[in-house]
Amino acid sequence: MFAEENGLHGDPRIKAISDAIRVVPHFPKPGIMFQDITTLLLDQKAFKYTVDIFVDRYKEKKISVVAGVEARGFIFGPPIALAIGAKFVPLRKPRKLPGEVISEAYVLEYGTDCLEMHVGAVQAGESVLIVDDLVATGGTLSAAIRLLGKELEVHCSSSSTIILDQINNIYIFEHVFLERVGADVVECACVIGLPQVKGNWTLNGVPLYVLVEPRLNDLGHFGDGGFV
Ligand SMILES: O=P(O)(O)OC[C@H]1O[C@H](OP(=O)(O)OP(=O)(O)O)[C@H](O)[C@@H]1O
Ligand SMILES: Nc1ncnc2[nH]cnc12
Repeated sequence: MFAEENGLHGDPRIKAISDAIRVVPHFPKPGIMFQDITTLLLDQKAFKYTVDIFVDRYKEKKISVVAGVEARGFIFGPPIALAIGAKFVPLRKPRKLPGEVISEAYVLEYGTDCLEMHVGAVQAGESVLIVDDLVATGGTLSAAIRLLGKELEVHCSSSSTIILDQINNIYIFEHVFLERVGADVVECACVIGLPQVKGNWTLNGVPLYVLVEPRLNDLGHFGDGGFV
């Protein structure tokens, strides 16, 4: 949900945050109204308000992991993690992490991308908050949730789990993680969210908390192409 609809209605910090985000039309391609948070980072008050709102929301929730999505989740995630007493775990684009990784692919407007995290960085059962700057289609956050969350079990009996792979091989396991961490993903937190995410405030069953809507251009709309 939007912060304004959840206890922060009329809070001047929300307007300050929104005002500090710069809109760059037609970046990185024609029709995209790019929401540039680098100007928010230049505004010490607005940056602090952003972190403070998230910290107030999550400090009593017993969250032990803040997972930040590359690249801009690396900016907002660490100060939140430090303030709420959680560890910070980077979810990186492919081939950036030096250790053993687990991966999750996701679909972009054109082609696919992938998020990776180090094996062992998060344990099954830990409570995780996922942080990014912006949610557009939700594809990136959904991949992060799949990576960290609990596995999808195809069929369970009392003592085992049966998995069918894509070519119908059958595997029977006592415990299955399917390269999923098995953590409890408590919420996804984003600074900016599309208006159309209103009314659909969960991704893969995980609640989504957003501070501000995207800023409009001078003509009062999001541009022809909207968002990437
Ligand atoms: O909701 P979605 O449609 O998945 O889009 C949101 C994602 O897009 C942006 O990252 P981008 O993919 O541009 O990567 P970058 O931050 O590494 O440039 C943004 O920071 C989110 O991570
Ligand atoms: N319009 C936008 N501005 C900034 N980052 C984005 N990621 C996806 N769409 C975006």
